[in-house]
Amino acid sequence: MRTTGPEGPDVVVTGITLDSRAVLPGDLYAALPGFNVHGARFAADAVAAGAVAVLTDEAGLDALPPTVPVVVADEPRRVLGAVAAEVYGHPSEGLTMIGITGTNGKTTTAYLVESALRAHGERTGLIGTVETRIGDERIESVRTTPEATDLHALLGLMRERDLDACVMEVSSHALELRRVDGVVYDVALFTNLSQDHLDFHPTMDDYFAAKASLFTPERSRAAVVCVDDDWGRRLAAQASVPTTTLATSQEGGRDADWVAVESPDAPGEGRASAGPGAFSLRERSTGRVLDLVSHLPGHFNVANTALAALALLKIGLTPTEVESAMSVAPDVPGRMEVVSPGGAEGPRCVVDFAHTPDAVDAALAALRDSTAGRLIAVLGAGGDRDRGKRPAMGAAAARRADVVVVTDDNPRSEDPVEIRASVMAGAREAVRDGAPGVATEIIDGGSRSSAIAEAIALAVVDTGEDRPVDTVVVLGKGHEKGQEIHGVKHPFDDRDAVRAALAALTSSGVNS
Ligand SMILES: CC(=O)N[C@H]1[C@@H](OP(=O)(O)OP(=O)(O)OC[C@H]2O[C@@H](n3ccc(=O)[nH]c3=O)[C@H](O)[C@@H]2O)O[C@H](CO)[C@@H](O)[C@@H]1O[C@H](C)C(=O)N[C@@H](C)C(=O)N[C@H](CCC(=O)O)C(=O)O
Ligand SMILES: Nc1ncnc2c1ncn2[C@@H]1O[C@H](COP(=O)(O)OP(=O)(O)OP(=O)(O)O)[C@@H](O)[C@H]1O
Ligand SMILES: N[C@H](CCC[C@H](N)C(=O)O)C(=O)O
Ligand SMILES: [Mg+2]
Repeated sequence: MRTTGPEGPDVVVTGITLDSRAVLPGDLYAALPGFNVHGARFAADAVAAGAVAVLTDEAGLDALPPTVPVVVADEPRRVLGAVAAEVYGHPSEGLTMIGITGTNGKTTTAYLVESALRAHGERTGLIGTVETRIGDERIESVRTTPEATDLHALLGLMRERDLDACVMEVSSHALELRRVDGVVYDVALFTNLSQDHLDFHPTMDDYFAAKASLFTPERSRAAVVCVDDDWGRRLAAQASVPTTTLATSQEGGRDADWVAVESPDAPGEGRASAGPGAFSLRERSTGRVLDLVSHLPGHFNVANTALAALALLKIGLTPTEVESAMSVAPDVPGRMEVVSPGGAEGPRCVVDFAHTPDAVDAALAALRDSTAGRLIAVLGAGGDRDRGKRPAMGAAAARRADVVVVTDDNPRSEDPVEIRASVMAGAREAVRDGAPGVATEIIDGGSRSSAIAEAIALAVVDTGEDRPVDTVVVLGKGHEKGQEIHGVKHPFDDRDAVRAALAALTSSGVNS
């Protein structure tokens, strides 16, 4: 690293950003080499907006205005976290930091930990896919894990407002792009790993390596790893920080430090899927047991809840405090959210954020056993993201649901018809190859609102007063408030679309 630029007195840097459009007077502008463009191209704009210094690499130097001091680094992203932490006074050191990674379950587990910490009387912050919360202030999120510049600024605000702890999701993009540099988590959690993001990580091994980097002394002091899948077992074997393992299945449970066991009087997945359920979390070496409740449906939420409980133990709560703090039901937007409970007036309608093959499987398995009638799934897949997961998501849906209505998710810059075709191809192949019970009806539902309306109409038509109630589950967008089509974000909320479809049917008298 070296500095260059005009001679003169030292400048005082009061903030830092990597986006010229967000520069405030006194900021250092980090002009990063991007995947699309070099940030140095915007350095003049940044300086015009009040940036007092620039951080860049050798390649960026030529495009810089000659008026401000420049710090040159071979790979600016490698130093950005440390610089941002310094600019904002190392705020993470004054907070209990809990970081959560894994393919599915980060958001859910983050809400579970945060809700329990609040119930325990702590002042908390939360950073993740849905929102950033600083105490009671809520800011809608742009991405799951902010860039280091924004992250340290947010943590600075949390310190200023005297919060005790910050619970945050740490995406694989964030680890690969060094967005969480400058933070050492008091405890890092691993939920699971399955296919996603292979547009960004070349292979599953690379994806795993990005996640695994959280479990090193550079990034965390202690870890809790769910070892239900092979990746978790591999991670536990290689993690270089003190690691506690958790299993919720027989297979993983043999050697795990803690095992979550659902109540024997409840019929397995069916019990979990029906709603809140008690389970016990048992430490193998001592036999001590925590009695907990999973407030959210699905066997996978037992794993999320157990992971949250172990995080709380790790940061010093007693078992009794953990049991009490976790007895309060959290509010997790768009994850297995029941929009309409179902009954004589229509189907049960659920909105969930499953957008990977594994999550589609887990969510539908959870709803399967608690559905007396048919399980009707509405799903699509996002554009400009991992293409390989699209047919696999279709196949996962066809294996669990009775009817699959394929629709658009966020097509982004891609052709929605092609994305739907890919999801449908996977679903149809699963039907062709499948065992009895694999969905026989695969429908191209077209646009999202018409697909949701069609699924609900299908269910209502089949649900007479003496017929078992169907479940319609709308997957993939959960809490999202917009749908991105050809680069334009249109207001859209699955929960509103479900309510509108139900209301339209009621007013047209179809279901009376
Ligand atoms: C793959 C990825 O993560 N890319 C991130 C990366 O973009 P990039 O390198 O392509 O940026 P670029 O467009 O080439 O621009 C280069 C630089 O010029 C700057 N710039 C650009 C234009 C301008 O007018 N002024 C300006 O200063 C940009 O801020 C950037 O620093 O740096 C950008 C600046 O911070 C990020 O916005 C961008 O995230 C993109 C938008 C994104 O969609 N990321 C997703 C995939 C993501 O991060 N997802 C994860 C995981 C989600 C999950 O599973 O939960 C997440 O944590 O959200
Ligand atoms: N432990 C789990 N195992 C498998 N599937 C899960 C698990 N937890 C949640 N899911 C499923 O994955 C979906 C996404 O969950 P959640 O939002 O908590 O994960 P995430 O890791 O934050 O995802 P993202 O990276 O997209 O933000 C849920 O809606 C549910 O269908
Ligand atoms: N954080 C995830 C969100 C995906 C949500 C889904 N609705 C989609 O657009 O693919 C991602 O960026 O891959
Ligand atoms: Mg998330």
